[in-house]
Amino acid sequence: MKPREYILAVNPGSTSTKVALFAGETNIRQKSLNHSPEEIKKFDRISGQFQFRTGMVLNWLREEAIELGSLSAVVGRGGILRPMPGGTYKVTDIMIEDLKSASREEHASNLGAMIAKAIADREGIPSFIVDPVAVDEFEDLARISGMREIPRRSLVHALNVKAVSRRIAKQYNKRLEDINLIVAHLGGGITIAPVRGGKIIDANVANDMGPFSPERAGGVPVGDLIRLIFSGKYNQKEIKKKTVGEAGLVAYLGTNDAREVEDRIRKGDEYAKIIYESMCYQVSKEIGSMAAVLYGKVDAIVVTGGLAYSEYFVNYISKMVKFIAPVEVVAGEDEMLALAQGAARVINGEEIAKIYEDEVEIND
Ligand SMILES: Nc1ncnc2c1ncn2[C@@H]1O[C@H](COP(=O)(O)OP(=O)(O)O)[C@@H](O)[C@H]1O
Ligand SMILES: CCCC(=O)OP(=O)(O)O
Repeated sequence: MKPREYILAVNPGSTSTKVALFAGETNIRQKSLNHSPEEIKKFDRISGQFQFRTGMVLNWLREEAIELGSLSAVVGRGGILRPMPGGTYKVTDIMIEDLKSASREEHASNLGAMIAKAIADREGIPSFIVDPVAVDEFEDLARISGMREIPRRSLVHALNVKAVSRRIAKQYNKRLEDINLIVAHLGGGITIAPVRGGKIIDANVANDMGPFSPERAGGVPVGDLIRLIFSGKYNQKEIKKKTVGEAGLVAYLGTNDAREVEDRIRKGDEYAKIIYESMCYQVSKEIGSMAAVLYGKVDAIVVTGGLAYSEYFVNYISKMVKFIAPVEVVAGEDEMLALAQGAARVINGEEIAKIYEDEVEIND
């Protein structure tokens, strides 16, 4: 019998499902399986895309002549589950039930565990998720919103925030437990997180608060939002889109592509310049507030995500926040590697996989 030597990582996003095959920490093959808006539009709910996306992952394995029998585990990006500590989790039936009902929120990453389990179960191998967006390590003070009915809850780009934190700790020759970082994940959505000793102790929550982003509104004046909601002009779905998806750069400039915006600025578009630099300004302001959360004891500010490829964006932010701490750039994200590493830590016995139902409040 051939050895089971590969870990399959699956990362579902709103417009693509990224798949990668790892042997240890070596990425042997990776592909972004793109989903057109027409294909996605057919499904009322994200969980309805499960068969479609699983089929595409299995097709990719077939095309690449990767036998299911060569897999030792399948790991998926975890979704909007109940608030939970970070780490690697075994995919369980209760977890899948929660994801199917999307009781907290619909999100493409909700499919990660479902796809991982479906493929792993065919072979009787384990399936995992690692540092899902539901990771909630907030300190008590960070949980108060000012409205009694609405506590602040963490929803973060935990997988990448934790992965780059580990990477920078190593680069600084420090243990993760001994380093204070502010990680700015600058993607389609933006998370600014103070990370103390490896824990995400606060964050803006990309869909709700903080800076606007390429496609999200971030924090908006709440009174005006209430007036808009009750203006009778929009239904709930339309209002949601105005805050997530069709907001931020998309709302002002009709594109979520920062490269296109920078091109317009180079050609003299002053309006594009104000909007883009306002996004830099808001990101910097949020980094400043997270420096206060860490009492100013910040070893490094780490900028990561797609926008971290942009010299324009990174230089603007650096000028505003470098008085706090050195700015380190990890352009793009380490999510696929972080998934494989999370699964490997369990397979190699360095970490014990957490069980979802043991870590969360099932009755809330
Ligand atoms: N080389 C680049 N220069 C400037 N912006 C970039 C570059 N590459 C990607 N981006 C921008 O990064 C954003 C997407 O970031 P990404 O982390 O890929 O988002 P997500 O994973 O949330 O879809 C987009 O606004 C995109 O235009
Ligand atoms: C909901 C917080 C995490 C998040 O925004 O992820 P995406 O940017 O992948 O939608």
